[in-house]
Amino acid sequence: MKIAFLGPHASFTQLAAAQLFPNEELLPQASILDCFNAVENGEAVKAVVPLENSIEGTVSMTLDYLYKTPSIKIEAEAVMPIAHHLMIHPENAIKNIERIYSHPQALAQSFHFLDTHYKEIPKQDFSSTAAAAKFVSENPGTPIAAVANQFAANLYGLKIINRNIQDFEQNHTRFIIISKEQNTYQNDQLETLGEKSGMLITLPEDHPGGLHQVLSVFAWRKMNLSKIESRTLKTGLGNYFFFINVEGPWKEVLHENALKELESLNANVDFLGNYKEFLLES
Ligand SMILES: O=C(O)C(=O)C[C@]1(C(=O)O)C=C[C@@H](O)C=C1
Repeated sequence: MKIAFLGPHASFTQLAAAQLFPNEELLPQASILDCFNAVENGEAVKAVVPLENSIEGTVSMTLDYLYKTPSIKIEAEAVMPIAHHLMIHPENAIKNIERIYSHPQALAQSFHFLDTHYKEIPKQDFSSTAAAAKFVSENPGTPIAAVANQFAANLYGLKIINRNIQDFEQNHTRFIIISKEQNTYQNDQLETLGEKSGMLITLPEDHPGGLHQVLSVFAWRKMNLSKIESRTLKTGLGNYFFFINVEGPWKEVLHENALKELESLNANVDFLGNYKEFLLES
């Protein structure tokens, strides 16, 4: 089975995908959009993409493509500890770094460190931390650095000059397995953190109490929400869709009635699945 992931090799997403699918063929992709496309056009059966980080928040591209591609559902979530290191080509001097490359999430998670120690040095977004590390390794004569993980330093032969530069000790990223199937991913080898349902909700029209009405569907049934995120619909300022997680295992009558009530409120619901959350190693 082919599993797409945000590459190249040694990205954080690959570290997650390798633990979730140790015996499957992993297909590196250049972007999160390419991961969704690979699943959509059948090139891969599933993909692993980042959804949310505990320091920097939601990976908005993932939310946007979940919304734009209703055929794609969530099969599982996996949480992985994240440690960032600053690395250079071993032939280069530490002193004269002229540019620092990384994924925008990694640069944001290390913002205060980089701002304190490398304030004047321009930071530049790259498609992933591993792509930035690979670029540094391919340009030995250029005074550049990358923020990436230990595996990227090893794989691309880079020298770590600052370790654990993330701004908060607790740094975790939540990844999701996406697919067009509604199979729920199972893995007895990994620790299970819990179970949840995920859905994307668009309110019928902008009216007072619209969101309150939607949330009351869950509230009076005592269904606990573990995440609610609003994201622009891109149809004009003030228009949003909501990503909602309901905590706990699927309970047929409770969940189905809640979904029916949402429908009767004319809310548009794209049910993403009922799935487990696993814990991964860094
Ligand atoms: O750039 C990578 O290595 C990724 O896998 C992406 C990503 C993300 O988008 O959040 C994954 C984990 C870290 O939070 C930083 C970057």
